[in-house]
Amino acid sequence: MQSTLPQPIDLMTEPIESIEVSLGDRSYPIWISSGLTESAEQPYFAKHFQTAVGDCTHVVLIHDAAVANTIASRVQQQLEQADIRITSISIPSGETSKSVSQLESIWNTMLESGTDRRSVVVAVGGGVVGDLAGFAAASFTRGLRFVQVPTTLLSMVDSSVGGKTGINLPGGKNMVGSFWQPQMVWIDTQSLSTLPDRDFISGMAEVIKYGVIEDAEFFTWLQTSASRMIDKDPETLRYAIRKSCESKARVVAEDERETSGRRAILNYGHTFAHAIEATAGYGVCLHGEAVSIGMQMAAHLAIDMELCGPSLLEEQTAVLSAAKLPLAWKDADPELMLPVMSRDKKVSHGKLRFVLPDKIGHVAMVGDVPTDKVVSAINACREESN
Ligand SMILES: O=C(O)C(=O)C[C@@H](O)[C@H](O)[C@H](O)COP(=O)(O)O
Repeated sequence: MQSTLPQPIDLMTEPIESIEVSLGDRSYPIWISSGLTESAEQPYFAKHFQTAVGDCTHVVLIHDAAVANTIASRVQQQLEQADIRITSISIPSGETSKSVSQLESIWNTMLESGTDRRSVVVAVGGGVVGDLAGFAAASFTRGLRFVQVPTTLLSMVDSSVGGKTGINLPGGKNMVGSFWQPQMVWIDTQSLSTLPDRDFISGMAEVIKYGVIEDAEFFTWLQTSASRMIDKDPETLRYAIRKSCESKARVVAEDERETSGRRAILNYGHTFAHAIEATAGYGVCLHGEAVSIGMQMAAHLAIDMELCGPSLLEEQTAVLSAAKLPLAWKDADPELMLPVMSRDKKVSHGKLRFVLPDKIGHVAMVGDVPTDKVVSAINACREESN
């Protein structure tokens, strides 16, 4: 059945679109393009960069080693042509790079290369590089301007937007960091053509999350379009990226620093997911894979708490499966996960709180969840994988 919902735009007539993240004097644009970073003759990136940051003569270009010879070198070329001096820092791919030692090494390179308060940090890569570089920008000399160039689906639709930056500790994901908004986000969907399938699919979890937490219409569209996304159909991808960024921008604009509780809805599935990632060992289960499993655990918990009926889990399962995401983790162990979950950033007065759905398109923060129900939810998604 074809969806009757808004159709993707025509990429020929609309090569670049923008979405604003409205945060008063910290507002910034998210540019979404397809293939516009390629050309040295038409320096679209450099032009948008200069409009966003104004005067700049030095950039610290922090990039994932995997994109060193592709989009990172195009970005560097365009900035050099604009007479900007570049200090290039390559980061090994993978979650283990979001560490204190990697951050310290970046700080030292910044110091040695004459980075000062007029310098701008440009992050080119996925969520790991964006979070790490963003925190380096937030902390070096107490704050440098910062631009995000996300190259993975997950970073395009989630981590590059909203200003959460930070690193992991062995006992907890994203435990040290700060809110530090970028000056602009530059998305070029062309990077997705070389992204390994596993990483691409991992990003689908955060896309589907928006449908469950606050956009039922988008969820309906995903029910018929998730498989076209997996095939990387360009128009379908652009549409899903735009809808996801609009969702994220909306929520962040309402609650930039997660103080009112509104922003916490973006953490749907993440209390379980972060515990899976930490107990499995960072990088063993990719973030989006853990979010998919965490969303399943959260849906089981919501049913057990009588917040919703089983049909929500069935619908969520169908879309996650169409996106080829994992639904369970064979090593999920409540005994190991619960201590990690007790350090979750949503814990209030020592009590765990969960973001749980009551219907597709709506979630709420729920406290006072009995531990035995949390254990059952974890076990439900372990048993399913046996
Ligand atoms: O931006 C947010 O807010 C989110 O919660 C989005 C999450 O998908 C993202 O993984 C985030 O980095 C998790 O943040 P944390 O505060 O739970 O560490």
